Amino acid sequence: MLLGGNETTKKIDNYAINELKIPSIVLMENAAISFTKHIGKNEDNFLIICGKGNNGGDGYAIARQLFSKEKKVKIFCISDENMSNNCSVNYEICKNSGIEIFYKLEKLDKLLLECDVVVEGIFGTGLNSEIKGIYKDIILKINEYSKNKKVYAIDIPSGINGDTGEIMGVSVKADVTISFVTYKKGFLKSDIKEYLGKVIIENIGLNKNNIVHIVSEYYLTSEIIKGFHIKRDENSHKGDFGKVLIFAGSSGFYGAGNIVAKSCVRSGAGLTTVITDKNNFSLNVFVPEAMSFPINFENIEENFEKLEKEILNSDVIAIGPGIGKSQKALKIFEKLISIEKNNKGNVIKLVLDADALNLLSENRELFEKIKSRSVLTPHLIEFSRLSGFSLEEINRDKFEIAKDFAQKYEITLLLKGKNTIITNGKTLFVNSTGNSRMANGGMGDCLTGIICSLAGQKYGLVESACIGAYLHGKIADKLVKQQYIVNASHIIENISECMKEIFEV
Ligand SMILES: NC(=O)C1=CN([C@@H]2O[C@H](COP(=O)(O)OP(=O)(O)OC[C@H]3O[C@@H](n4cnc5c(N)ncnc54)[C@H](OP(=O)(O)O)[C@@H]3O)[C@@H](O)[C@H]2O)[C@@H](O)CC1
Ligand SMILES: Nc1ncnc2c1ncn2[C@@H]1O[C@H](COP(=O)(O)OP(=O)(O)O)[C@@H](O)[C@H]1O
Ligand SMILES: [K+]
Repeated sequence: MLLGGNETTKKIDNYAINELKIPSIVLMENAAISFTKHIGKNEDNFLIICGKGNNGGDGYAIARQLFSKEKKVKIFCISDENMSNNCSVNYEICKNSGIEIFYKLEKLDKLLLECDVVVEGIFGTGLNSEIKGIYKDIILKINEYSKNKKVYAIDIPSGINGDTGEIMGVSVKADVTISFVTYKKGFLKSDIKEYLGKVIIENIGLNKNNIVHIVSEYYLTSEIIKGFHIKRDENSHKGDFGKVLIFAGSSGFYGAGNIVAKSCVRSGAGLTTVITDKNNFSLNVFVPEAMSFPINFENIEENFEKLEKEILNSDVIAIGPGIGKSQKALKIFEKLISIEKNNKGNVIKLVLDADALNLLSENRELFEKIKSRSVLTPHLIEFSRLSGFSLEEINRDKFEIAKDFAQKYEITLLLKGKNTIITNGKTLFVNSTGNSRMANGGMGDCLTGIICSLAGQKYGLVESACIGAYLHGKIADKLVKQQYIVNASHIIENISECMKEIFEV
């Protein structure tokens, strides 16, 4: 799903009108037809409330559409002065068609009381300042009377800023928001859910291929994820699904390594090997499918000859969870990223998380070794250390800072949290899945395991990160329907079932 703010909407609009030569009134008609498709068969007795811009124009066009389907329709016209051209055209048609139109604020209470469904087209992407006066009164009345009615918002609930999600003084509380072309950036704001209701994104007659060059940001949906799927060849063998080498876990944190390994195995990697202390036997118990590469931490260099062979034999190396920031951990990290290609001549992909990111922040010369082949998966604090921006700065301008960082260091960045971001510096995806019930230790390790597994199965870095984040959150979203808290172990046990659902159902 395309993601865009008000500016993007304007660009798409202009492109459709000026380059594709679609008259704007046709776009409005298409929007109205698409919108009306979502009106329930049994819904009748509508009050359409219209402003004077194109959002109001949509309202009048929707009123006509519903009227043509023999629905009972009344219109409340907020102002018939200074209407936009297309608004005026549709207003005139409504008038000429004999749809009842009301103008006086005193009438609004009765109209709201008597209708069953409200469709509001007061402001959309053109809202440009705090709402006051009569507009505020009308919106408050809609919210007051609509408790037992269904409220549809056209494009954006009137009062929500499409760019930021900010409430501009007051806003309609919709049950359903039917928005056009793009999922509005403002909808990502977590505390406006009760204003948006259910969000549906509709087409206005534009083929996606015609407009993708205008948009480089996407809201991750199951369709996008399905589009990334690589079918498993029936004649394939385990060597085809990636040799993944994992450096995770250390004394006191072996669980981290075990979680990464188990997630990796469950997500379908061909062969999984974990570099771990020679005295750690928990891996074999927790993940019998995984192999271990025992390391003598007392004398790091002693292991390097063998380790080099293991690196050359790998397709993907995941580094970080639970390794600590010791000199020994740094030495192994440096060794693991020192070889760029494996003995098949393929670039070895890297997935860097947790302490690998902290080590990277403190040893910035290592960025050179990881470029063009890495996914970095920081949470906000780790990203703050990596990028040098404060949390406030990142939160203020997350998309741009994330894109710039990915571009500068030539890496794929997955910035974790509510609405996880994935970007390679050019394209940016915002994850649509996940919830606060998964905010507990080990969750990120599990994500690392899924991503390195997918990278081993020949998915690109961006695709691995997108599928990983979506799948990880999707499992948690399903589980919270029946349980209160979701831990990494719960996710792990549901990976395979959810992969089937996403890819094959
Ligand atoms: N994208 C597409 O491809 C398509 C988009 N379409 C539709 O167009 C919509 C955008 O239309 P739009 O640009 O005309 O703006 P809109 O939201 O109607 O508001 C502008 C009006 O509100 C007024 N106004 C603003 N703030 C105010 C305030 N605080 N308090 C009071 N007044 C305020 C402003 O007045 P002004 O400031 O200019 O005096 C102006 O009159 C979009 O959301 C979608 O529904 C479809 O037709 C299909 C194709
Ligand atoms: N409120 C939330 N909404 C969506 N996802 C969340 C939320 N809180 C945490 N997560 C997800 O849980 C994971 C936590 O990762 P991380 O902070 O690295 O945990 P840990 O280091 O303990 O394993 C991330 O994938 C993050 O996106
Ligand atoms: K609206």
